[in-house]
Amino acid sequence: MIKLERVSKTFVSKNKEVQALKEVSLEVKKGEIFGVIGYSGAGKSTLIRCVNLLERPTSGKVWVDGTELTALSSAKLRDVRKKIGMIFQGFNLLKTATVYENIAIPLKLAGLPSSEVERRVKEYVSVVGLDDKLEHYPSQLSGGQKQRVAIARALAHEPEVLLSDEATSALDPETTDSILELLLKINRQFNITILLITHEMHVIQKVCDRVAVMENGQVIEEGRVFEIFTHPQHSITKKFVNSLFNEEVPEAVVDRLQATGPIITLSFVGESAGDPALAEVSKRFDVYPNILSGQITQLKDKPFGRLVVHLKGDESQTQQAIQYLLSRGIKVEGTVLDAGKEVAVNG
Ligand SMILES: Nc1ncnc2c1ncn2[C@@H]1O[C@H](COP(=O)(O)OP(=O)(O)OP(=O)(O)O)[C@@H](O)[C@H]1O
Repeated sequence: MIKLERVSKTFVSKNKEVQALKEVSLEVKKGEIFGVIGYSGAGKSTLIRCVNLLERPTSGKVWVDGTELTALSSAKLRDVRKKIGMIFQGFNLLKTATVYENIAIPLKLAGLPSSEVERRVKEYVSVVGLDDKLEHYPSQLSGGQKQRVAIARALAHEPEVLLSDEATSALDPETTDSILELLLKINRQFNITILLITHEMHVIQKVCDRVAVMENGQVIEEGRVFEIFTHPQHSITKKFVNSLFNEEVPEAVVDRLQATGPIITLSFVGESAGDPALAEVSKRFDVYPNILSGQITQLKDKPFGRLVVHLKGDESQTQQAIQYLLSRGIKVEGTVLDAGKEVAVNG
């Protein structure tokens, strides 16, 4: 549905060159919610703006719905862009226009007859749950409601693709969740492909099927969300995943426990995978697992859990227990044995 092939973008300002994108290739499938995450300056905005050619790549090709946008004339590009809706962090609403007008004006400009304009405004304002706000002005709406208007405005063009440029970054956590729920609903109801950029792992966790991690103008890691959560490879990806978990164990406790066995972190997908495996460990080996911290969080379609566990037992028994956990498909990391000796166990 969306395909970027070796897309590069170089900005030149004050005789200085900035390579914002370096040969980025990506494919987003029809009906998928695909997230791009990265820290500030990684190139996310440039990337998403290259998809509808708000920013023209310096080199490389961009396809949307089978059409190569980078090969089109301006007139044809205008046509294809109708298939691509976009929402922004700052909502970009007309302040002096009502909710109705904000959605209707671009439809009128696109040449739709007024009966169709009215039908679409009413339909999509209802999809975003703002039927009672048609005559309100943006200043009379909350941030979340403004973003709902922007979403209705984008949907009213009945696009194939929705691009979301940090759409929830200006919102509080609760409102963020309600907007993410709305994106999920839209994706399911209309089978719209969504490409979003964000710097928050929570957004990826809640709605995305696949994710690409960007750093320095490049995609450094890419995969299905649960794969990335359970097996992050790059240090930045690990940092993003860790940002969702608060599992610090006080140093004094670590010091005391390490004398009697390793402290390990288990990652697993599926609600029940962690606890039963630990129960098995205590049955099969001369090892006593003690959970120091634990959290189960919901990925888009499956639960994902992390447990920090102390395995009390001698080295041979705890190593066998770790091998057993690995064999059950659980990722085991960060073991520290007595005397602070690091043991690599990569699941
Ligand atoms: N119009 C421009 N002119 C010059 N440099 C630019 C321009 N737009 C972006 N850049 C530079 O390109 C790099 C990538 O910027 P970009 O905005 O794409 O990153 P980002 O990941 O979206 O960051 P943020 O989350 O802070 O917006 C940065 O170094 C930025 O300064």
